[in-house]
Amino acid sequence: MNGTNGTNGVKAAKPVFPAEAASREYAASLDKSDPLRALRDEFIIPSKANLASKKLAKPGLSDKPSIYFCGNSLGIQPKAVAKYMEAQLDTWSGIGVCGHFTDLEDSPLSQWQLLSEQAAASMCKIVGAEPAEVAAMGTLTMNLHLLLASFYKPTEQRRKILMDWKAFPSDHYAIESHIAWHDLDAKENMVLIGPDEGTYEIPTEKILSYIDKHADDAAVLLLPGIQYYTGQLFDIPRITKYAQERGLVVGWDLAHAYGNAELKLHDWNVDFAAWCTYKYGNAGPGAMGGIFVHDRHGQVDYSEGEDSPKFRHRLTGWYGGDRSVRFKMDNKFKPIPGAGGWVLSNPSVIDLTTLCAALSVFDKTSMKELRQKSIHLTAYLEFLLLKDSTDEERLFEIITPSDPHARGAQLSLLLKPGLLHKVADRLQNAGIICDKREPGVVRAAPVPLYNTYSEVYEFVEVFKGALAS
Ligand SMILES: Cc1ncc(COP(=O)(O)O)c(C=O)c1O
Ligand SMILES: Nc1ccccc1C(=O)C[C@H](N)C(=O)O
Repeated sequence: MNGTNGTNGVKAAKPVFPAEAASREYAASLDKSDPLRALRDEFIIPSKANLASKKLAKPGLSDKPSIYFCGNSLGIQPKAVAKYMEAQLDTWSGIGVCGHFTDLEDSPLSQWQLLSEQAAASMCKIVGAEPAEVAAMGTLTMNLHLLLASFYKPTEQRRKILMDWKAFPSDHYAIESHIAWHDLDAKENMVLIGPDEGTYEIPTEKILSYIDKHADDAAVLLLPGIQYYTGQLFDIPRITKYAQERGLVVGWDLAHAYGNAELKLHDWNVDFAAWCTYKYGNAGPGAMGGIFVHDRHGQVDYSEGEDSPKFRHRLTGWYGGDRSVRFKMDNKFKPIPGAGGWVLSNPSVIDLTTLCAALSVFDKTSMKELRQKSIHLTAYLEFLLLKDSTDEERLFEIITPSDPHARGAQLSLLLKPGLLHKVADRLQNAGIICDKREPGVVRAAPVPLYNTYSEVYEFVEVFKGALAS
């Protein structure tokens, strides 16, 4: 089940902190007893000096690290990236084209032909899928288009796409243009599901009521696992099941959920999903994305003969073709069974290298452990933000759900009008990196892989100081 401790389906209780938790010493004690604290050393934390210098430089050992709470936009660089890149550059310079089919004994990377499988083998653990249900490929928006090409098949009766009211613009454009691609009216066929007036959280019941309302005319439900602006984590299994029972195909954009929330895409029977890997996944700006296609959609049926495979329609390219026949050059497409059958091109090995490096850090832990820390870390942030003041007194509102099972790492702080720039400047001057969204939202995302309780404490001190000044 979504939002559970992942073992027996029971939701863990929301962490509660004693009054004395609001001190630097207490934060430091939480860091000391954090079982995942060693993982921070897997990353290069941008330093305050580098941020100020505007020159190319590596953070020095004595530099003061910044407080990086922006992993919901771009994750920081794992140290493994340099090592993996060096190995890849040496492979390319050392053996050229032979890198396609040669496994080098001392490289952490497989031959290029198998590198996307290496990435998928780690990525599938993050999203809760079978290895074959996941493919490393392309980028998020591109992948959404490719998946919609397979899964959005409007008919006379069912042609609408249900989506969220404040979808990330790229998702909005993708859906809008996809509907238009079928010569359908986009406005008429995009059904936007939003929160009630004056609120930010979309109740699951409300989503279900939209599904009921459009049970006869909707083809697809495509929602974000975590909404980028409010940070709301949706009840993926419940919504998926409910919509599928009413005949909809269900896809999820997991940009903000990948590497952040615990996911079980296979067990939840999700039809398809796509994500980027540069946020909580730390694979680098614009890094290669990932797709999930449920096992039941990725099968290839050879019952009518080897030369007449039957498979779900998709837009095809040669790297979606099975490796056993890929180089036969006979123009008879036989898809790789599973998500790999949606791949188009020879993938960028450099992109796959940073992705595999980033995944090597995830391989040292598990989403269950990360999520356990994340729930606690974000609850600590919330506790410090809210203590000592009432809703009326505060100059900000947390618009992210307070239920830890309905959010990931991020808290979105909506400031009273006119405060955003002052607060953003103060945070920046203090070497705190987090994201601002007009008209007045600061998004702070303490990431369990590399952020600390002490950083959360420091952030709240500066944030409250900025509001008080
Ligand atoms: C929900 C969501 N969709 C789409 C995108 C854009 O993805 P890309 O530029 O990788 O296609 C982002 C982030 O940039 C996002 O958060
Ligand atoms: N790709 C980017 C390029 C530049 C600036 C931000 C992004 C983001 O990814 C934003 C992210 N989707 C977000 O929710 O903040």
